[in-house]
Amino acid sequence: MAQGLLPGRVVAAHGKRYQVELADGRILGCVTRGKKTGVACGDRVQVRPTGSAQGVIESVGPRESLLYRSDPYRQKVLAANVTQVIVVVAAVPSFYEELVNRALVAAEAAHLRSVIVLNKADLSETAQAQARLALYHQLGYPLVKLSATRDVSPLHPHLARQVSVLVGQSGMGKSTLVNALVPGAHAATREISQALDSGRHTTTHATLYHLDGESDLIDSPGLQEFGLYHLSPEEVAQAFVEFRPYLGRCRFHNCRHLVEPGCAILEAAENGTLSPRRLTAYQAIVREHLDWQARRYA
Ligand SMILES: Nc1nc2c(ncn2[C@@H]2O[C@H](COP(=O)(O)OP(=O)(O)OP(=O)(O)O)[C@@H](O)[C@H]2O)c(=O)[nH]1
Ligand SMILES: [Zn+2]
Repeated sequence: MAQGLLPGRVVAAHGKRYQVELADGRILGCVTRGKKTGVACGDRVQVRPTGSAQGVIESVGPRESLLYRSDPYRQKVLAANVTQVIVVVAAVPSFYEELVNRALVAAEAAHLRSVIVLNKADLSETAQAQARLALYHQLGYPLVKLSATRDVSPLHPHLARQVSVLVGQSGMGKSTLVNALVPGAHAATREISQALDSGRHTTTHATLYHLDGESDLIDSPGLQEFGLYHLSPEEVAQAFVEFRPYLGRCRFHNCRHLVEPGCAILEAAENGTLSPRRLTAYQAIVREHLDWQARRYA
């Protein structure tokens, strides 16, 4: 290690300001060296202290995983070095299935496990939501039904020895869930916001909480969109787990499974082996990517 540098972990990321936890538990408020961006919550970093509670992130260590989303202009790192994505949904307000699919795709593309949490199980509308989610359960994604306001213990076995990142649409009860899993989380978040935001509005922030010595939880802000512009059609197809057995079996080797004749995926959807809802979700993501590329290179 270079002289004067300390290893740490990014436990909060607010725009270009970070909190880094050192090995002894101390937390330093940090900025990055120069214009370096793209440091994410969960990153392992080298910090040069510049004061008793401040430092500069000099370098970012190798990442075991990186979860992205993107808009047409740039990629946004949601979290680094996580092992799983927890997608939080609820029956009320009604959740966007598209967002669930997109979160699952982002997780698969980053080689992460996924768990779907159906929150607000105390509401009578839950049965309907559960029926919508049965498809994902059949695909192999664990589905955990719970009520964050009553009992979060059904989620505990899934969190053990994992670094989990919570994603979800606003209003699904993500904050309530975090607070039930990590008592005092809200207060801590407020403090971090005050320390890091200094009154400015920031759009990207995430906070890492320790659940125990070997399990962590990263909370990310509620999403309304989950852009996947950064994934190629091939990557998207791979991320639909049930498509995998059919890939490479289409008439055209570069088939995008949109309208092509002799497409093994389209055939499987037609004869009911693949879910048409998943095919539609796949096609929407790929069309968005192709439109975006066409505009970029127009
Ligand atoms: N009935 C019921 N309501 C819940 C439950 N969990 C959360 N809520 C309510 O759902 C609403 C939204 O909860 P939040 O925790 O603020 O939602 P959020 O997903 O964090 O929303 P953002 O902060 O916008 O990301 C609040 O009114 C909560 O009280 C639950 O298990 N059952
Ligand atoms: Zn095809």
